[in-house]
Amino acid sequence: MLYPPIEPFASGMLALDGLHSMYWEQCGQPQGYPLLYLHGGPGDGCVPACRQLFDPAFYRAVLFDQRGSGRSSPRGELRDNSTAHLVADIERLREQLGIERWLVFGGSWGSTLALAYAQAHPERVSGLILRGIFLGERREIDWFLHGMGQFFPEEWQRFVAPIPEAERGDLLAAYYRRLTDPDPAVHLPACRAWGRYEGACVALRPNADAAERAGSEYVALSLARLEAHYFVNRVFLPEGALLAGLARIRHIPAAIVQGRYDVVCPPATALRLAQAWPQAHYELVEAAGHSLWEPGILEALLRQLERFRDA
Ligand SMILES: CNCC(=O)c1nnc(C(C)(C)C)o1
Repeated sequence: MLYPPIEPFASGMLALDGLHSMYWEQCGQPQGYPLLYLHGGPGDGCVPACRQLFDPAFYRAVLFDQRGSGRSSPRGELRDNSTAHLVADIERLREQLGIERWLVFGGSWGSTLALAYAQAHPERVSGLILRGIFLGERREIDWFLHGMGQFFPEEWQRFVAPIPEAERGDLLAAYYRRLTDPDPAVHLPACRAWGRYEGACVALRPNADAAERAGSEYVALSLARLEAHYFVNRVFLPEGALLAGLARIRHIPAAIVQGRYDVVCPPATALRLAQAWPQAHYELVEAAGHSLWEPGILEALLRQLERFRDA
């Protein structure tokens, strides 16, 4: 069960550099157990419901919108936006809030960023709860552009429809040109088509709201532009870097929660991570897709949060 809706006890905007400012908030116990929530995408941003994952009597939950996402500004901004920037932003926020170490909770792209952050600053991470694993490797990006459409062919047809046949040999490049076009009449329809495609694929049970939200102008502007930007740049990591870096975090208590029917981030990736990291708890949720809000996924994540709370 989710905890009741809750308002932050503190929030603010943190100026990161001359261009980006980041929205952050804290919920629960000011002296509680520090926890960091990392949203997906990249570019998704946090929603208030994310706050309800964390026991407000125990956790000091810190949530923030990654640069270019959600309430951070400027939304959809690709300049000075890379994995290294986001890792540095997390450290900046940790220092600003006076937190020594924290439990890091991330799904999908949030799992990618959680692994990158933990491998860069293992001494700052007291635990990891990861969901819907995305390692940012070439095969996963190819899957996003072509594999997902095998399960949602009608959505994939809608996704490719705006792209002329002659450009369909490289869908990522074709979309990237349109997503980064300065004319809103060009980039906004491309953003919405990309967001809707992804949103339509996140749930095992039909979830029109997810497609609607991800395809909305507000979310899609940052989600589509940032995802395409990170995909074109191979998430700014060498191929295989996060698996190669496991030696730095093997000792950190960790849980991996994965949906069997996750069409966005298929379980093959989660299994590669789990087999390379046998110390981590691995839980495959049979009747679930990608979204953290799927019943089986949510239940498993809440159980892992209780496990860390009661440890
Ligand atoms: C590779 N990006 C996958 C990701 O982080 C993600 N999956 N679903 C989402 C939305 C909920 C924003 C559609 O984000």
